[in-house]
Amino acid sequence: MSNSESYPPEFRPLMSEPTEPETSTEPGPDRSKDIDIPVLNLEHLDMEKLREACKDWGIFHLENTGIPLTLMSQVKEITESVLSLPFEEKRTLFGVNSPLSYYWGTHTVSPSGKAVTRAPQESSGHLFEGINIPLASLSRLLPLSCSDPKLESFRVVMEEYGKHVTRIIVTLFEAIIETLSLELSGNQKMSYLSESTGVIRVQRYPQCTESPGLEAHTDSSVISIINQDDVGGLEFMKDGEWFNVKPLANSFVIGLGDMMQVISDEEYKSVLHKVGKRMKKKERYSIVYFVFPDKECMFKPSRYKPFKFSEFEAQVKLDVETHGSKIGLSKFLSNP
Ligand SMILES: O=C(O)CCC(=O)C(=O)O
Ligand SMILES: [Fe+2]
Repeated sequence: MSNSESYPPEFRPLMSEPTEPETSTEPGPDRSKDIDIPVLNLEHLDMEKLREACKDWGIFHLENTGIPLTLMSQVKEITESVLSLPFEEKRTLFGVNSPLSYYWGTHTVSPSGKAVTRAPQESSGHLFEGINIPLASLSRLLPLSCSDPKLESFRVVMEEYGKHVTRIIVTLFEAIIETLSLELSGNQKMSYLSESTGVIRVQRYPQCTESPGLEAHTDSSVISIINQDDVGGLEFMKDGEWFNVKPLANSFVIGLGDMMQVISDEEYKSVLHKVGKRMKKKERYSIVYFVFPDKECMFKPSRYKPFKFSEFEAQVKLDVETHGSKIGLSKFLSNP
């Protein structure tokens, strides 16, 4: 099977010729947009640096997270192997009978994995695909994975990875709350970081330096923890300009989501980001963990009407279905 057959049929005409030699000297994104984002060390968190990273950037690297390097290699290996399966096989494996879901291009999914059909957009040609893995549903993969060693290995590795990222997020969230001097009860913390709604998404972007990957958006999460490979391509907006997040080995990219914006009453903002042109003519993989609040979690930020997280989610879904993309928090402003 040629590699292109593992991609959705509509991507294939837009993908680079497989015969083209792979070079790392292809013109990539505008190099002038490179910038060094803050690098935080989870073992020795510098609280002032963390406060600045959240306040001025909304995005930063996190290193020294205690995740074993062997687990990181396993995650990378199994992700690549599962996403390289033929397109039709991925559709079948992660279709209606699976607790996981496969999505691509203009098809998207809600955190719980329900398919959301986008309204047609002006700019199509965003080439990416992924598998949505709600942590709470991973164990339901068991009956399917028993007969398939690849799926079983995917389940085991993702479960282990999920435990580590959950630990990292809890430590990081508690520190961020401290930088805000917020006093939260244990129950409140739990409802902001609901483990039952944590989602891992493994994503692949075809070898293609011309087409953009993922459109500009903010995440609806509290915090997102992105593991991007060395191909690069992740960009974020700061003071009205787009900058590249240069890959940094053995670290994660942490992005603040919309719910952190409301938890902090806008002291911190969610970061606008996208996947643009890649630096290397290579497939790009990313593994993203999103931590969402409990559905019933209520928010009452100063500039917005009070809302439950489930209402926010429903609004995002409606906007994607009717306008083609997410509108987000501005829909909840008390004085739009
Ligand atoms: O692939 C990436 O690096 C980022 C993906 C992302 O922003 C998302 O899935 O929300
Ligand atoms: Fe994102």
